[in-house]
Amino acid sequence: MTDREDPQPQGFVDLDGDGLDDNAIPIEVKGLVSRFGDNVIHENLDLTVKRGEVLGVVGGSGAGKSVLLNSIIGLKQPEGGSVKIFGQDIKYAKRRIWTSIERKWGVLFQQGALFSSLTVRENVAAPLYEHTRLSRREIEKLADLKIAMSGLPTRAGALKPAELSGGMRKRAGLARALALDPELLFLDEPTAGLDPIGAAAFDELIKDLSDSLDLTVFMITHDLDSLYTITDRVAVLADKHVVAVAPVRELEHSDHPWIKEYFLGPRGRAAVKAQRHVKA
Ligand SMILES: Nc1ncnc2c1ncn2[C@@H]1O[C@H](COP(=O)(O)OP(=O)(O)OP(=O)(O)O)[C@@H](O)[C@H]1O
Repeated sequence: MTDREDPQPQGFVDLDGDGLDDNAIPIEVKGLVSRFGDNVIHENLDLTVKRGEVLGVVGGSGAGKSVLLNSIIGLKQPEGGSVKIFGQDIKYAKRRIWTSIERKWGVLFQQGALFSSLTVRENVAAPLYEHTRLSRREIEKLADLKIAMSGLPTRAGALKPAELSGGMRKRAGLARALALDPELLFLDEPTAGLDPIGAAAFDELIKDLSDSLDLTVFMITHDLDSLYTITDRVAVLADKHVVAVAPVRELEHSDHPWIKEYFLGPRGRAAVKAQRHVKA
């Protein structure tokens, strides 16, 4: 976040006056290099996320999925390459543009990342206090709306995170991620730790919300059922870069060894079979 800002490209449209191109690609990663000391995590990684799609991101444990997410949302500075969000290279975004970018996305971290001393309503309200000038009454109303949209009962608003089940905590994290009406939603293993019924219900909720709110979704997951149920495309991280991006059914036919193992291993076979059964 330095002084340089990308020049506005031809055809730049900014009806809401936030300094970002309304028609720009939501996420464009080019030639990304990420390292921790000598440990190279990404080398020349390219990835484009299209407007309105649900993109699943898969890869073996330690393949660099969370580091990729952190590089995209500015929590890790890349060692090389570029990350553009809505057309703006985040490395060069001035504070005003960076604030606009932050207002356009919501993040659901793996553990929910809720403030433990605050109630669910206060957690959901926090980004609204930070980024808007709405009155306390309006903010509380909006927070309650997001809590309801996330499928939590109204009474959950008054509870602290420790008083919630794992599934309810995920929903509370989702409510907070939706607080600012984002266009872009980042989900880090949203169904991890949920039982199969809870996971299927959460998948359905994400699908409904992404359709009705026209969200672009970047979702890290290990959950094959989620890939089949809600993604438009899946990006596979292996060998330090994205080795394939395609609809999940096309990936079933890939020759890449990790992808083959993923889909043709016992869990993969079960998920593929279940999907064929659902389709029939
Ligand atoms: N803060 C850090 N300092 C040093 N190394 C790190 C740090 N964060 C991640 N790494 C390393 O980066 C690599 C990729 O980690 P990352 O968490 O992105 O994997 P992942 O694909 O999300 O794995 P999983 O599916 O197990 O969550 C690992 O080797 C990890 O040890």
